[in-house]
Amino acid sequence: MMCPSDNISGPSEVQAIVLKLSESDPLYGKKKKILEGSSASVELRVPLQSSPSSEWINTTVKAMLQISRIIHLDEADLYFFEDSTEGCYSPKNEMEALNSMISLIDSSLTNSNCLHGHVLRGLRDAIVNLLSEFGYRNGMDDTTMKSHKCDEESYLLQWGERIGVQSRLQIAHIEGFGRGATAKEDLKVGDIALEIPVHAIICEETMLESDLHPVLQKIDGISVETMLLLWSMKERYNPSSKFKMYFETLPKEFNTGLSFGVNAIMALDGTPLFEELMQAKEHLRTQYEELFPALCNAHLDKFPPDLYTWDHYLWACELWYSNSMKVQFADGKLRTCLIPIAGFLNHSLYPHITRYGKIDPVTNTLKFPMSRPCRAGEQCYLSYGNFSNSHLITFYGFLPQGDNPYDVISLDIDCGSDGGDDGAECCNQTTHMVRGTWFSNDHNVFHYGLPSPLLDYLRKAQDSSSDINSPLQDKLKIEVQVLEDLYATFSGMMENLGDSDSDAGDNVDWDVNLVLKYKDLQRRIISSILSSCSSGLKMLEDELCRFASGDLTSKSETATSFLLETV
Ligand SMILES: C[S@@+](CC[C@H](N)C(=O)[O-])C[C@H]1O[C@@H](n2cnc3c(N)ncnc32)[C@H](O)[C@@H]1O
Repeated sequence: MMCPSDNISGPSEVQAIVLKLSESDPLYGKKKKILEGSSASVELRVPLQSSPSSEWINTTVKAMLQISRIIHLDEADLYFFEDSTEGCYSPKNEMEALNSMISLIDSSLTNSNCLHGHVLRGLRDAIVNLLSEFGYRNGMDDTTMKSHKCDEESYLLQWGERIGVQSRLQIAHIEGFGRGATAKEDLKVGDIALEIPVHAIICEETMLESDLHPVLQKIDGISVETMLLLWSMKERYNPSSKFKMYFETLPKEFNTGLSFGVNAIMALDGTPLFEELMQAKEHLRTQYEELFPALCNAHLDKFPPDLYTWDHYLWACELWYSNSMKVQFADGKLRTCLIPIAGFLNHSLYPHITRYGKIDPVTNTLKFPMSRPCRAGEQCYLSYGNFSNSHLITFYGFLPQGDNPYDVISLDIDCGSDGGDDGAECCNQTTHMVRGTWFSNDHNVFHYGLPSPLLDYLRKAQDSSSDINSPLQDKLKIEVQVLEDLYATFSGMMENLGDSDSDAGDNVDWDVNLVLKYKDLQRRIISSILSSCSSGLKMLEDELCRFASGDLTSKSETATSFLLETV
């Protein structure tokens, strides 16, 4: 929670700004511990000076950012907490931390009695600079990207504008992305790139007007999402649909993992994506067979069999998976929606738009504000969420540019029984995971670039009686066992992946090409874990040799014993 401070002197005069970790945050305990560990506290109060120096502005922003980052850590950030680079935990966390600081300052600036407007504006400018640098430093902006305007999509934009859509974006074909949205003009932090009135959004209410609804609502246990999916299968071909323009601009084929052919599926054997895809397809097939041909037989006029084939069903599934957004409406209800025009926004690990998804009750519109600047002509990106590569392939059909910090490999570890009984956080954790160890800066003994919750869990599983007072030599031996086990697990995974086929090049189909790239990325992650385990084992071996040769006692001041004090 972040809030302008209570009034101190005037009736509503802002004299300080306060950043505070909310006690209602479900991760309060863990975050408080981190803040206290870094000599910060759960509350930062910044008294506003009348004539601040630029040094004060910079130091203040730095201090605010430090607590704001911790306030906005999510479960995944906390799991990989040691991996921060220059204090930054993840792109999402950094953008949220900086943007919430701007919101806090903006709400103070709107205070009519604000005597320190110039100070707040100085702080705001410094934060905006950090946001700009963050985007450009990560090199995700692409003025040079080949793009050209597309007519059909421009008509959709014109249709949107006629019904109240306001857009500072235009639609273009962009190499490697299909269509995408580019900025018409320079867009600043806080600018609204796109504003869509509620009546231009496809949601549950749109379907209520359809003649399918009376039949659909009588189907036992059917979800609103399935009803919408079945509605869109027919509406796509309805010549008098209110959303005709929208349906006409949709791809004829989506090319997500759900449409992978046999060769791609075969090439996936032995990967986590194989399991994910098989389960997803099986689930959809079962769902389809529960509905068809029964619905067509019972209501031939409303469900024509040529529109309700398996292929059309799969197309609609891919449409909803890859293009829908969850939106919170003014009544507080979360609805799954298709949003014309906004559906052209592609995903990035360093998005421009992160804070969307809530209808503004005053304007009754859905706004897409900029969380970082975008120059005219550049592609403007959204964040679809913190997804692994296998999820992005299955439901969206692409791999993101850049290193995906959310591309984790989940580990099937039974956390139920022998994790110890001391209530340690590692043992409360129900899922464990790893990601590329290049994300970590700490490859020393007891860390190895691997996540601490996983290591702690494995240590306990090796020897639940080990504690902080165990002799160092015993601890090192447990470390060896942990790393050897991890090495064996990941060697097996590497073997399952087989040798790289990246030489296959451009001569393969789109789906096989995607699979080959995915497998190379998996190999890269696993190889980094194997290297980290190997170098960890080498360090441990050296330390244990020194013990054996009498160079080291459990009391000696070595790097390892120092590290031990700090873990
Ligand atoms: C919501 S649509 C975005 C518009 C889409 N590019 C189009 O031409 O209709 C989502 C789809 O865009 C593509 N896409 C989104 N982000 C991408 C990215 N970073 N790289 C490549 N393709 C992307 C994928 O095909 C995905 O299923």
